[in-house]
Amino acid sequence: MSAQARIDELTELLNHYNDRYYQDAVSEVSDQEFDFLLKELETLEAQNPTLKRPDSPSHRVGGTITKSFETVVHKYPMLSLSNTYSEDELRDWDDRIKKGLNGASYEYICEIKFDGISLSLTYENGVLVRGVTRGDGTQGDDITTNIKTLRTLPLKINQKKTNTAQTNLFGGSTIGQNFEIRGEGFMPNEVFERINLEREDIGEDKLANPRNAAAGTFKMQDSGVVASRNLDCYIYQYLSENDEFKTHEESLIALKNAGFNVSESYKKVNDIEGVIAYINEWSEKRHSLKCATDGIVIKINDYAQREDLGFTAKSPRWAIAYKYKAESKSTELLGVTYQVGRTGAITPVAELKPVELSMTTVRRATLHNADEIKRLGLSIGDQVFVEKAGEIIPKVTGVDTSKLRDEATRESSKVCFPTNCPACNSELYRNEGEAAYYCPNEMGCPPQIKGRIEHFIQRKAMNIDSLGEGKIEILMEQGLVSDVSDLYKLSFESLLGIEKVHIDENTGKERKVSFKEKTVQNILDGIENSKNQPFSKVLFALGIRFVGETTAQKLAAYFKTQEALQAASFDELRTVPDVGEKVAQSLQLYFKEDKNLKIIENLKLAGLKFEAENIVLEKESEALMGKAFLYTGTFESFSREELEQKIDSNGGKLVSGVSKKLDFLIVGEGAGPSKLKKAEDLGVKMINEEEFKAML
Ligand SMILES: NC(=O)c1ccc[n+]([C@@H]2O[C@H](COP(=O)([O-])OP(=O)(O)OC[C@H]3O[C@@H](n4cnc5c(N)ncnc54)[C@H](O)[C@@H]3O)[C@@H](O)[C@H]2O)c1
Ligand SMILES: [Zn+2]
Repeated sequence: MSAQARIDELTELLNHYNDRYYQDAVSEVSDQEFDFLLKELETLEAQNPTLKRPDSPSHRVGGTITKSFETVVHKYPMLSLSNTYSEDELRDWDDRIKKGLNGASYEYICEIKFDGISLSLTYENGVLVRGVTRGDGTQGDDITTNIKTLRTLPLKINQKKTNTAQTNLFGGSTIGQNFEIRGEGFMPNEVFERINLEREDIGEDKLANPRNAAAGTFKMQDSGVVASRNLDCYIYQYLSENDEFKTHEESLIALKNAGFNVSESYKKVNDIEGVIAYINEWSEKRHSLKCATDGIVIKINDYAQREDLGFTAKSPRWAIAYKYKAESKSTELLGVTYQVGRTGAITPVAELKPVELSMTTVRRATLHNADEIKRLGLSIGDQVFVEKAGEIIPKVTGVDTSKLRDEATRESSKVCFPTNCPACNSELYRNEGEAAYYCPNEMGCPPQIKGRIEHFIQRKAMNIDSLGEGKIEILMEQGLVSDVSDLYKLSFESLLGIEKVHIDENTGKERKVSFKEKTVQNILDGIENSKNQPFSKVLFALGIRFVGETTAQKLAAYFKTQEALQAASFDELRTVPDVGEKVAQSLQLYFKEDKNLKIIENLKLAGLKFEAENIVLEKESEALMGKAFLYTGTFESFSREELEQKIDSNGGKLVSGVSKKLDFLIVGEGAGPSKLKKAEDLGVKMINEEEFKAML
């Protein structure tokens, strides 16, 4: 291929990956692969400067602005960082620094490179006034309302605290009143995993990694949803007109003292050996951090020296990112299992000989879908490479060809995606434009039925936790339930005395489950109580594809009744906040099916709520954030429900009893003396209705 042809090809390919990455928060290839292709393009362009295209990704900061937010021009451009995966290249960079500084001595600050999206935050008169994305580097999206949901970000500088903390350090150099800071907004791993479980539950594709999830969330229109995702941000840069500091280190300490979330992980070193030691120190340790990381950033500490070194069009010369290669290990493919989800989607899972990867033992890895299995060309018994995508979900990336067995053996144990459901043997089908195969036997396929019932009873839905721990399976085997409405037909007599011995998959240990009187009563109480769940929860519990918890809340608040929702036209559905084409379509499909209507009818007969009461939609404030409340007695201005909603919508949480974990007991008329006594003994703060109102 000619240089021109390859340059064209790479330019177009990389521009495409950039669009997908920055606009849709999707990675079609790994970061490493992207970076290697970009390096190839840069090398070719350097050798053939005349062939470089004006739209080359090599001289622009990747990223765009979107139409859904106001555009803000950055006061100081937001650049990228040059990067390397190799120690040799890092040493070359250090040589260039040495030359650039004419032999003057220098210090580096090493920092963890958190993998999220860069944010620019502007403070005026000590108050946070704007939060903007990097965008194309020159201008970005104003996402201030979403930024304000970050709990670790001071909305206003506490000047008194700042001053006292500062004076003993630098003889008074504190952060100013008007400045800009930069940081990395990220989604904690734990939240990412939770969201993926939720997505899986409602039949959405899983997100590939926390970075993409963070990028998508920071640009959501509904800041209530953003708040529920507990995004966070590490601050790593301070910019102002007043030159408050002479070094980066001073600025980090001052930011920390002023209450900003500066990661403790940074370190000052004197030379490149110190940098390498830092890189080695964190190569494993970084996996224990609460968020995704993809490398180390190395920066010159002294601001005057930074100025001497300057910038290229795309990045500062005084800093570089060292990126860790994704850790990949070879292990044996023991088998492939096929899981049938609640929606009937079939997911292939690789069963692996256990292998240590990024500080965890990996036994299973996702194979995504049939196309992926074909692409990988797997045979049982192969040695395969396993990698952690975005450092969290293990996946099989290929066959280890250095340990290939003979062709005949491989051929005889080739992995073929099944044509029929592994659970009920129905022939599988695939929707146009979707990668997954589905089992069509909704009403008769046991894992689908079980999945739907498990979805129905979960805490966020009907909250029948007395039915957990394998009990659903037993009820299904006994022929007592085949859809969710059967739960409401269960009787004491039908349940009492049922027994089953479970064998734990992992330990092989036996465990006997028996439905004794107390168990049965618990189950029936749980089912009875579930009838009080509001319409929004019932709607979510039905398990309509793509209708998650929040969507269900919005639909319930908008339509008020199931009849109105069912009668709504496609266009009317689309007018509800958050309801897109996909959701609207799915709702219409759901209500077209007689079997679904039959279930709804049965649930109505059982007494479930299909009409909305007062529903709080939006978060009101974060005034009660992180505080645990309990109330006792009655109140003048709130009913119990209203009080609970108030606590919830202002960020507090309601707990079920008086304990040390309780922050406030709200005491009303006719309060229970035992609660008061216990609260007093434990030193729990008690407040009355007025005091509670004042907190809001
Ligand atoms: N997989 C794909 O399809 C695809 C597509 C486009 C880009 N990418 C990836 O994105 C990279 C380009 O993104 P980029 O320009 O944001 O570069 P980058 O993410 O590699 O590095 C720059 C960014 O690092 C972040 N950062 C984190 N911690 C930091 C710290 N302590 N100090 C300073 N900055 C810190 C900042 O947000 C900064 O903007 C590519 O190199 C590639 O790895 C991947
Ligand atoms: Zn099936």
